[in-house]
Amino acid sequence: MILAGPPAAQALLDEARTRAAALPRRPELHVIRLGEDPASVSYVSLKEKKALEVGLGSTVHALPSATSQAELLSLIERLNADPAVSGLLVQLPLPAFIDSERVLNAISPEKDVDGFHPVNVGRLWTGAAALPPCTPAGVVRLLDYYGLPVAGQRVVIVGRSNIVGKPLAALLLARDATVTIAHSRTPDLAALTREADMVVAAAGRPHLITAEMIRPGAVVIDVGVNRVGQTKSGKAKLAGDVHPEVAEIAAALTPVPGGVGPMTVAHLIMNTVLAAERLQAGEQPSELVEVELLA
Ligand SMILES: Nc1nc(=O)c2c([nH]1)NC[C@@H]1CN(c3ccc(C(=O)N[C@@H](CCC(=O)O)C(=O)O)cc3)C=[N+]21
Repeated sequence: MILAGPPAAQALLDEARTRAAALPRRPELHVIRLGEDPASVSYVSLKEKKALEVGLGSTVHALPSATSQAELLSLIERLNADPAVSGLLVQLPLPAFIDSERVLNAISPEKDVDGFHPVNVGRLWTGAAALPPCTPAGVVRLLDYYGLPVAGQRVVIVGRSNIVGKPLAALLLARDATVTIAHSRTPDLAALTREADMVVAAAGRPHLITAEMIRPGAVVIDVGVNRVGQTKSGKAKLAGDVHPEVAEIAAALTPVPGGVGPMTVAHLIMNTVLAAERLQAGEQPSELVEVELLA
């Protein structure tokens, strides 16, 4: 089975649209982008397009790559304080002369729709209401959409990043999976992944996961978006972390592109609605506010 992202992403976007429409004021997403890196430009315009599609407001602050850290921090402070702003993110990567950690820590945790702020990371691991990071939360939504069980599954996540591997482990643990985080220094990775009911590839290495690493009938989720050259029309050519031959042996596999990527963007939109619901809670009957780990 091929786990196509777009229909699952559309279901999430439809839910975001309905919940946004029930709010007193339109949720507003603000994205700060520095410079003109083509990948960043294209991701940010995708985010804006999806926000507008479901009736959210969208503002992109496209700043010159030479913007100083002080200017960036003062813009963040202004947007933190602006009650009209529901969700705020700074597109990564930032230029090397900027301290990314300092910038991410400056975003109000209540508006941190990327879920990268240490307060949201802590909330995620303790099981409190959080804005979860979009890719991991999108993966869980994709599994739910296709009716694939999580509870009781032995899951091996290959990759220990702060934006995918580690937070996905927290979400799957909360859903009663037994989770192992493997990485580039794991000895005999293949022996470990062959034991798994589900393998999540999030290492950022093209075609790292091959067929002999997968137990027949396992579920394989490919989070890799590796840019490997260009198509004839000049578009970036993408390769996942999973070798295409895995489709022959797995029970289910996400394609790249068209798998996890669209779920990431859809969950960013959902997080913007979640943030707006909480920020506008004072203006609404309290039963509208849902304090759950995942929507
Ligand atoms: N502050 C911040 N937040 C992010 O969430 C963030 C970021 N910085 N920096 C870059 C990464 C990467 N990322 C992706 C989003 C969508 C797709 C996506 O939709 N991919 C499509 C293909 C898109 C294409 O063709 O390029 C797909 O897989 O089908 C992929 C990757 C978000 N990121």
